[in-house]
Amino acid sequence: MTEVVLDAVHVRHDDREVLRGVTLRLTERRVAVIGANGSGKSTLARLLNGLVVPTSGRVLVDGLDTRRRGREVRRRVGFVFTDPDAQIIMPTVAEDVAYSLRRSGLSKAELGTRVAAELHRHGLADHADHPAHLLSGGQKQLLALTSVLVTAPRLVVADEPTTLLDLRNTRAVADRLAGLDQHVVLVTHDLDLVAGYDRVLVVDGGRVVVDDVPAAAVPAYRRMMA
Ligand SMILES: Nc1ncnc2c1ncn2[C@@H]1O[C@H](COP(=O)(O)OP(=O)(O)OP(=O)(O)O)[C@@H](O)[C@H]1O
Repeated sequence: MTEVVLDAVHVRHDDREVLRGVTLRLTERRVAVIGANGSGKSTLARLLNGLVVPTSGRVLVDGLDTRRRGREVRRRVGFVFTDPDAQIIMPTVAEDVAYSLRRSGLSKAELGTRVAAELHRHGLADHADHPAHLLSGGQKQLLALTSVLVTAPRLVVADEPTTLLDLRNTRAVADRLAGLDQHVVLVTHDLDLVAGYDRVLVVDGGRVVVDDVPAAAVPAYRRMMA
């Protein structure tokens, strides 16, 4: 089990308080975060792997404080961004996945085996030597996810990973996330995606205002937005 604790977290950017006192303990395998534009969802997501550190309060991942143990936290928490182009670094698909393992200490042969297995698992084996920039948007997002998963994180945080995708690719990425063994925290505006989740957090004005199962949280959010 992976445990994420947010303890009285405030995040300030310049004079703006973006998160205003968030206290949470997340242990469920599937947690979704929904809320209006600018409510603080991305900031909340970025706290979980130490991309953002609290202005006050603290965030602990399996007891590791993101402020002091950022590197260890990032080894446990993988992050998938909205735009895969921001995440894909290397020229070919296989090289990009291998790049994630550059500090793993694996031999070249072990690395090749691991990359091939991960590409196969995510339906990208036929594209191993293709230029990454020629993939479709959906394939790029699957590649970004693969490059995160190959490092075997315990938790995958995905910040609106389907926003740029068409319906079919949205489904493909959502299904892939749904099928993971890992814990997932998904930030999304697509309310259909959260149906099978264990817990939904609704963020509004920098606070978590609803924390419930989808069947209760989604209607509450719709009423807030009406
Ligand atoms: N690094 C930063 N510097 C200044 N302001 C920031 C920074 N990051 C976020 N903000 C501000 O904090 C607020 C919350 O941003 P955040 O990206 O967390 O919201 P969000 O709920 O993810 O929004 P969206 O649904 O539009 O992606 C916004 O008003 C944003 O402009």
